[in-house]
Amino acid sequence: MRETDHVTENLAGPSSWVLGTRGSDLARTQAGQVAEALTAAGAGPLEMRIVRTEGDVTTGSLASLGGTGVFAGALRTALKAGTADVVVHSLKDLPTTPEPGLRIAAVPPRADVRDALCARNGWTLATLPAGARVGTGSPRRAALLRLARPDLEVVDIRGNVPTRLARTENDLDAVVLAMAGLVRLGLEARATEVLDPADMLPAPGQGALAVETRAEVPEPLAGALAVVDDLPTLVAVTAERQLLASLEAGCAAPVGALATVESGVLTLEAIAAAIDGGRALRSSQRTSIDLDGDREAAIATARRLGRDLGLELLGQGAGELARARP
Ligand SMILES: NCc1[nH]cc(CCC(=O)O)c1CC(=O)O
Repeated sequence: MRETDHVTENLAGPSSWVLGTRGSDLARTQAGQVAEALTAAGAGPLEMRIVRTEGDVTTGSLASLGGTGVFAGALRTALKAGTADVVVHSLKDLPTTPEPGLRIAAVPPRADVRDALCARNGWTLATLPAGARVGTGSPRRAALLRLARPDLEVVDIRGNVPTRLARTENDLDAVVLAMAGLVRLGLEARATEVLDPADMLPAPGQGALAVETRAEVPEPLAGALAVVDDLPTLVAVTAERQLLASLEAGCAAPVGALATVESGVLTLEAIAAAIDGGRALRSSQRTSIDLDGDREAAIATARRLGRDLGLELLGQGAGELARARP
C-alpha cells in the first residue's frame, strides 16, 4: 500500500530530512510549498517522498469512507516508522483526534478559505438553470447547495481536482471545489464564482495545511517549523476544529465553520445542515483574543470558543445533523 521507497527528488544526500506526501498533484504542490518554506527557514536539506494512502486507492464514495482520516493514515504510519520526518496534510482532511506520539508542528499561513463553483457557460449559483446537475463528494457541499437551491440535482462524485473538473465537459453542469486547491494547481480560472461563505460556509480547516512530525524534532528542523507556523491561522483552525469535535463529527460531516480574527476579535460562524437540505442550524459567537500575547492562552481561547459554539448548536439539536451519514 505504501511507496515510501519511491524517492521523487533526492538532491540532498542521505542526511536530509524526508518530507512525506500523498501522490496527487495537489498534495505534491502543497508539500513542495512547505518544503520550500522550511528550507528558506533554515531546516537544511529535505527530500520529498510519495506515500500512497487508502483515500487514493479506494474507489467507493468519499463520504461513505467516513471522517476517519483515510488520507492521513499512511502518512502517519510513515512518520511512526521513521520513513518520513515531516508530512503535509490538508488540514480539513485530518481527524480532530490527536495521534499519540505525533504533533502538528506547524500550520502555515492559510490560503483562500472559500469554495468555488466551476460551471459550464459561466453560470453562478444564482444563474444555474433549474434542475442543473452539480457534482460534489462532500456531504457539507451537498447540503448547502440544496439549502441554497433546492431545485439542483446534486451528484456524488470523487477523484482528484482535474478529474472532477473534467466532468463539467461531460455529464455535469458544475462542480464545487475548494478555491485553495484550484489556486495551488493554477486552475483558478476554472472558477465561475467564488462562493460567498454566507451561502457555502467552508469546511473546518479548509485552505490550511498541517505539517505533522513525531513529538520530538531535532534542530534545525524544529526552529524552521516554528518559523513556518502562523498563529492567526492556527487560532482560526483551532476554533473551527474544536467546533467539529464538540459536535462529535468527522471531516465528512455536513458541518461548515469559519473563524476570522480582526482587530483583536475572534469570530466563529458555523452551520450544521441536513444532507437533503431540508433544515439547518446556524450560529456564531465571538470573543476578544490577543495574538501578540501568550501563544498558549490564545490557543485556549480559540478552543473555548469552538466548544462554546458547539455546545450552543448541540443544544439546538445539531448533534443529529452533524453525525448523519449519506
Ligand atoms: N477533500 C479533498 C481536498 N482536500 C483539500 C482540498 C483542497 C485544499 C483545501 O481545501 O485546503 C481538497 C479538494 C477540494 O475540496 O476541492
